[in-house]
Amino acid sequence: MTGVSDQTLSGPTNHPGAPQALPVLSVSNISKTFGGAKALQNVSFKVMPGEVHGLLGKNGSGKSTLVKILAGFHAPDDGGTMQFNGDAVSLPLKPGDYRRLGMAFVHQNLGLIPSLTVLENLRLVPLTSGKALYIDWSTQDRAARQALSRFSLDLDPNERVDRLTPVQRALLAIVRAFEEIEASRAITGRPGLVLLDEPTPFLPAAGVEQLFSMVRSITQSGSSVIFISHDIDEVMEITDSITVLRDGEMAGALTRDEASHEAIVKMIVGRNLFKTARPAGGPVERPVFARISGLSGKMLQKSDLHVGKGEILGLTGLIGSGYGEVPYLVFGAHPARSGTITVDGGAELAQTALSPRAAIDMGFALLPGDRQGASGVDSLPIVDNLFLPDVSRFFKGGFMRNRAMVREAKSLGAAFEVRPNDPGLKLSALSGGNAQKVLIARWMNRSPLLLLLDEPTQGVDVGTRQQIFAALRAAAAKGMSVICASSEAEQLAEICDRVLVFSKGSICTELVGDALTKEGISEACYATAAPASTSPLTSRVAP
Ligand SMILES: Nc1ncnc2c1ncn2[C@@H]1O[C@H](COP(=O)(O)OP(=O)(O)OP(=O)(O)O)[C@@H](O)[C@H]1O
Repeated sequence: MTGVSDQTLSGPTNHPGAPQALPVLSVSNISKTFGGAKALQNVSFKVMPGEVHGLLGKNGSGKSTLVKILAGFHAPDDGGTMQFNGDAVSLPLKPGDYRRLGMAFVHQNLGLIPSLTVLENLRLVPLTSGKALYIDWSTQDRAARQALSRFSLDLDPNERVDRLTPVQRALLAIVRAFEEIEASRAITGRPGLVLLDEPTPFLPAAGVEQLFSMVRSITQSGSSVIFISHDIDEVMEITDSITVLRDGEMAGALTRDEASHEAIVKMIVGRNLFKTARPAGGPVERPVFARISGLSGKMLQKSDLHVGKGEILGLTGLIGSGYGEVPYLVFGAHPARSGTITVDGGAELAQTALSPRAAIDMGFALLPGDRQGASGVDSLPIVDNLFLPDVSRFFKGGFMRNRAMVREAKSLGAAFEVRPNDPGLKLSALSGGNAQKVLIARWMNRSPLLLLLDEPTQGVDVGTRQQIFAALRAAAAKGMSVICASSEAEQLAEICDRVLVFSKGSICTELVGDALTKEGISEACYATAAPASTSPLTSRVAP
């Protein structure tokens, strides 16, 4: 065992003449088999003190499996070794061992208890593991306030977590993880490690900045962070070094200096990735498919918008600007306060009376952003998840044609590159990104007339994104209209014919043609143009 005195805590790299730093975490030859399938094969990497280490890879490449091994949730196959701050750790880890070592996790589902308060969630470990006969709430309250203010997080400790915004929840989960490793560091005097498993997909740009400043403050104290993300720009901004997995094996490692966008993508995908460019030039005039007037919801003020036949319309803005409500209001999944919709020149219908059933009958489909809560059923097989909305078409002569269902599921899985492509597997056995592919395939397969999307490629890797974009474009070319709400400017710039930018509940800018760039969209989101009250569109930016 090596003591803390050997360690350099000032930064991620060793300087000439400085004592050789010990890795905080070092794993060698970690493998994991599920049934007959190898999810991980001889994975080895090190995380140095004060380092942000990116763990990247396509959907299903084994990142979460590795995280779950480090959390003691999965036992690895025999043969792997692990050291933490130079000490050999015997595998498998027992549940809770990670805490003793000085590790903390923020999983994709955040692991907060919604019915408890900010304080109770933040102080959960000390509250449940302490030996005191009673809880001194004023001490706990002080500790919670200190933790929140350390990270400049303006939250009321007594607020229930289910009343927080998704951003506040994510930041709270991260503060809790940082507090846990700090508590352990106070005892051991050695650096800790926080593992962030895709914490950013639902964070707006300002939330990501806040998260990154939290990450920097933890690495400045000498502890380390493993950062898992599919966002290459974020990875390049925050990480000091990167390990890339491909199909469960080591695809390679990069230092910050070596990590260009192209080098990372090539290592993840295994080849150069060519984006299919949006047709250049000005806006294309299309017949209107759906005209929506005076639509309002919780945050959305009365707004008018339309989508053309075969058009991909993007909606974006800062968090709370109201754009994210639109797909749900149009589909009737959230109650509209006002509004009408006219489809294909037909009769005007009240949005306030539209139910999801009626919307489906009109040829609408909605892919919600909350993959775990509202989109798929984790406990059902992939085949059932694929055909839930239209299972009746497999019912013939009093029998369910299971074989036909599985056959179609298999070919859909192949088309959307679902891995593993086994329709009998439960949705929960798929990696996050592969589960999202199943849900996109479900709706695309029904050839809807209007596809409503909320953050469609959340958690989806760079290679698969291109496939989804190509599938959306192909369907749009055949006449499907798409409304896509997303906080990802790059994604919108790549697929949309037109983007509406929302501010304070109203549409403030419309971007078309060559003005539709990642930078143009981001700028428009941050522009403080005051929205007009009756005529919502205040500017149209075209080439
Ligand atoms: N409990 C399980 N049972 C069977 N197979 C599993 C289980 N958990 C994961 N797998 C499989 O292991 C492989 C790796 O999955 P993992 O979730 O680690 O991928 P990932 O890199 O985290 O992907 P994503 O970016 O989509 O989250 C996948 O093929 C997945 O289907």
